[in-house]
Formats: sequence, C-alpha cells, structure tokens
Amino acid sequence: MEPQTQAKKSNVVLILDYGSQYTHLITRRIRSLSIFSLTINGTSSLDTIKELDPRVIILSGGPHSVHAEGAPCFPPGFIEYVESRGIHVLGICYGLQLIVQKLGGVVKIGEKHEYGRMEIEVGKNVIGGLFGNTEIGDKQVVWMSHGDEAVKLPEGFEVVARSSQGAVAAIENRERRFYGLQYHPEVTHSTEGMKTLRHFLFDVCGITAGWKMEDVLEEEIKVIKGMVGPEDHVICALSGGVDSTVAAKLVHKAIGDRLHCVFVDNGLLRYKERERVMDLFEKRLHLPVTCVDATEEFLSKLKGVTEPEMKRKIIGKEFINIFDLFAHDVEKKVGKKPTYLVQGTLYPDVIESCPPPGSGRTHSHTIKSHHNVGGLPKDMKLKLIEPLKLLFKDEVRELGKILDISEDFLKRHPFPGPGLAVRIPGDVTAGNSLDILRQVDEIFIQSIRDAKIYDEIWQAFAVFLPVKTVGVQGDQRTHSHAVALRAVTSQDGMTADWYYFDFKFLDDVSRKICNSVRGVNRVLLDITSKPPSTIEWE
Ligand SMILES: Nc1ncnc2c1ncn2[C@@H]1O[C@H](COP(=O)(O)OP(=O)(O)OP(=O)(O)O)[C@@H](O)[C@H]1O
Ligand SMILES: O=c1[nH]c(=O)c2[nH+]cn([C@@H]3O[C@H](COP(=O)(O)O)[C@@H](O)[C@H]3O)c2[nH]1
Ligand SMILES: NC(=O)CC[C@H](N)C(=O)O
Ligand SMILES: [Mg+2]
Repeated sequence: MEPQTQAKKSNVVLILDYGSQYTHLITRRIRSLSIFSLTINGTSSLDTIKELDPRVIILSGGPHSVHAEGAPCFPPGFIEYVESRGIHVLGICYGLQLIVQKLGGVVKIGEKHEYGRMEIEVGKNVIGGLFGNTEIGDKQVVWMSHGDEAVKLPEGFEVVARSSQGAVAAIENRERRFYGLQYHPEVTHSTEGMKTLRHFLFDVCGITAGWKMEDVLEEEIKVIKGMVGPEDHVICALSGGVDSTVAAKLVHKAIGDRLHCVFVDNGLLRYKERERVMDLFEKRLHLPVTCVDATEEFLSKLKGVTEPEMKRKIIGKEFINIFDLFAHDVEKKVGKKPTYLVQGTLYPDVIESCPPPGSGRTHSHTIKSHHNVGGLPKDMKLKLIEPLKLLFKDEVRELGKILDISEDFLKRHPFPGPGLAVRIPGDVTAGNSLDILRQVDEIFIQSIRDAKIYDEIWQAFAVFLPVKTVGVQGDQRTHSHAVALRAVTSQDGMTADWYYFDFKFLDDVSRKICNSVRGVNRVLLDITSKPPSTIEWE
C-alpha cells in the first residue's frame, strides 16, 4: 500500500495484521484516541514498515499457530530494527505468541483452550508496565480466543497477568520495549481493555494525541494540489452516495472547477433520485455536476438478461463507456484530456482487497462482481486520486461534516451502483417491475423515516419478486406481484443482521404498500443475516 503523508507524521501506530477478525477494531479504537493508526499485512517487507516510520507497532491476533509450518511472521531484521529505533511493540494473542517464539521462548498447544469471557488477575503493577496505572483494575474480565499458550518466556520477560485458569495473560520486557496481551483489549467485552490501550500508548510509549479530521482534510488538500498540475483537469463519478460526494467535495476544495463530476442516470435509480441528487449537488453542495441520461443504453443492454453476474457485468461495462465518453467531452470543452479520476475508495476496501495470507478472509467481491470505477479501460490512462483511502466510513462522515455537507445527507444509507437491477431478480425490463419497485421502496423508506428509525438501520430497501400470487382486493380476485422488504444492521457491510422491526410498523407498511401500489398484493420480510445471505438479492 502506498503510504500517504498522514502516515509520515510522527506518532504513527502501525498494526501488522495476521488475520484476526478484530484487526479493524484495533485500528478504530486507536484512532478514537486521536492517534493515527493504520494496518498493513503482517508479512510486509521491512522497507514498507520503515517507510511508515511508526512509533509503536502492534502485532495482531490470527488463526494460525506460530509453531506450525508456514505461520505468518514479521520480516527478517524486524527485531533489530525496532530495537535500534526504540519502537515499542505490543503483541495481541497470536502477536504475543510470535514475540515469545521469535525471542527464544516456547509456545505450545495449551491443555485447556480459552474462548470467550475470562477473568484475569494482574500480578504486577509497575510504573512503565502494561498495567502501571491506578485506574486499571487488578481483576479484569477479558475476551480470550486462543488454543495455544506461551509455556516458556524468553529471557528478560515476566508474566504480569494470569487467567483464572493459570495461563499467561500478559507479559512484558520493559527494557527491550516488548509487551504482550494474550486476550483482546480491543473488544468491548474486555472491561479494562480500552484503559489499558490508552495507558500503553500515552504513558508507556509517550505518544501524543493530535490526529484530527481537520488535519486530514488540510493535508489531503495539500497532497492533491501537489499532485495535480495547475493546468490539469480531473473527473469524478458522483453517485449521490456519501463516499463519492465527500471525495468530490474535498477535491473541489483543492482544485476548484477543474474538477468535472458526472452523475449517471442508468434507469436503475430510486424514486425521484435523479432530481433529488442533482438538486442537492447544485443547490446545497455547490458542486459542478453533469447529469448523463443513459437510461436507454443501460436498459436496452439489460433486456432479457436474467443471470445476476451477467447483469452486473453489463452494468459495470456500460458505466465505463459513459465515463469514457464523459472524459472525451471534458477534453473537447477544456482543450485538455483529464489526467486524474477521483474515487471514493475507503480503508476497509483497501484492507479487504489485500488480506493476509491464509487469513481465510474473503471479500464479497469474490461472491459478486461489485460495480467499481476501478475497472476503467487502460487507454483512458487516468491516474487515481483516492483521498479517503485511509478512512473508515464514520471518519468519512466526520470529514463530510467539516466540508459542510449536511448531516442528514451524510447518514444516507449506501446505495449500490447497479441500483434496482440487483433488487429485481430476473429481467429488470420485464413488465413495469422498475416502476412498482420504486413506489414500494419509497413507501418503505419514508415509513422508516417517519418512525425515526432510519439512523438505526444500516441499509433498507424493497425487492421486487418476479412471482405472482393470488389475492383478494376490493372483493376482486387479483393475480399480482409479491415484494420483499429488507433492512439490516451492520458495521461495514461485510456481515449484517436483519433489523428487528416492531410488528405494528410492519403491519402499517404492508397495508400502505398493498393499498397504494397497483400490481402488488403480498409483502414479505427478509429475515436472513449475512452470511448466509448477502445484503442485496443479486
Ligand atoms: N449513478 C452513478 N453515477 C456516477 N457514478 C456512480 C453512480 N453509481 C455509482 N457510481 C460510482 O461508483 C462508486 C461506488 O459506489 P458506492 O455505492 O460504493 O459508493 P458511493 O455511492 O460513493 O457511497 P455509498 O456507499 O454511500 O453509496 C461511486 O463512488 C461512484 O464513483
Ligand atoms: O457500489 C456498489 N456496487 C455494487 O456492485 C454493489 N453490490 C453491492 N453493493 C453494496 O455493498 C454492500 C454489501 O452488499 P452485498 O452483501 O449484497 O454484497 C451493500 O451495502 C450493497 O448495497 C454494491 N455497491
Ligand atoms: N486469536 C488468536 O490470535 C489465536 C492465536 C492462535 N491461533 C491460538 O489459537 O492460540
Ligand atoms: Mg452508492
């Protein structure tokens, strides 16, 4: 991963990822302390680590066993490097086991495995140690998830906490600046976890807080100004979603009207979405946007296509065609070919696209081909500007606030590029399915807003089912469509649970839909989590 200037500032906490399901959480917890933290693959080269110039390095947990062949490890020369630079190293779970093994101790399969809630007792409370702060309780409830155990510590290390089963829970070698926690301080179930991390980073490592979104903004603007020449033009595909809007607003601040945004109406948008989005961009966000009506292009190519992946590929390709044409239009207008393309890529996208070896972590990209502007044709020769590449969604929302984007916009649920096409199984152009779905979706979302639960839900939408069932409406037999409602809670869309509506709400919505949308006589609720389902239906 290309280090950005933010990371070059001193006080960087670098996390080496060995595949723990909690690695993101460590990063987020540390950032919540206003400390800049970033994660890279645990087997990255020493040069990559040196380039980032970290003050502290955290080795994450992971599914492997350090004593098994091929277990991932930090690069050769790592120990010498951290010791020569006085860098503090904290190993968490697998990370602790790595430290123990690589410095001459022994890690074996434990007699008893420890999974879940566990009590530990802090034995030694010295100044400069992991627990050397009176605010941290001696008896703690922590979250464990391990089967291996450190049975012999390297020379100079001592045990500073043990589990109620007697296993090693925390170790340190203050002189050499190596520390280890066998449990996960980053999960909320570990009652003193956050206090321990805070104490470790501020008191033990001497880091100073000061990483603020205002600084990120200022720096990104500086970087973009430095990258884009004074005569260069830049294009940005704007979806009306949070990520591309924040990215566009930021780049616009840096280069003004040399930024050319395009919003594509692909005929797969929601009810009045085009009008709403354009109105928002022009009147409230003051962003120069060109709206391209490509309804005909998209829908004609989708006609008769029922296979989900095929639909996605057609849509992805058509987007690219439109962006390509737009770049040519800009060239005609300003007399210069645009050199850069702005994308709203977020940090989880970056981490997920380069998972550590053997982590078993998969990305939904392998399940469906998400539409992505990254697949632009090579001959466009556009270079990328990805100002949000190191941020999580909640941080992007914070940045959006600083950029004067209204909060209700920033809380918008995500909406996928392929739009309603992935919410109509089968041929999207058959009958008036798009029209029916728009009406149902609008009623559902409006009801959610009226019930003031929009912000509790990560994403909500309706699905049109290409199935007709028999109903009775106004004493008449109907043979109409069924629709499904889907609402989920999630952190990042990688996993999700269905949202528990109350029955009264569901009853009202179902009635409203059947009473006002012609062609629908049955409403279903999707009660599957992800996995086993995905959020979208296709
Ligand atoms: N209708 C559209 N017109 C132009 N670009 C689009 C359109 N739909 C999607 N895109 C492009 O595809 C990218 C990926 O879409 P994605 O939905 O992941 O992000 P977003 O729309 O910016 O934010 P959010 O996740 O909040 O919806 C967008 O950032 C944008 O560049
Ligand atoms: O821009 C996008 N282009 C796509 O092709 C795409 N497919 C799914 N999504 C969104 O990603 C999240 C996870 O969706 P799934 O569980 O259906 O994979 C959910 O938020 C989906 O809405 C997409 N976003
Ligand atoms: N959560 C972890 O890091 C586990 C480490 C190692 N795989 C164990 O079972 O002990
Ligand atoms: Mg979107």
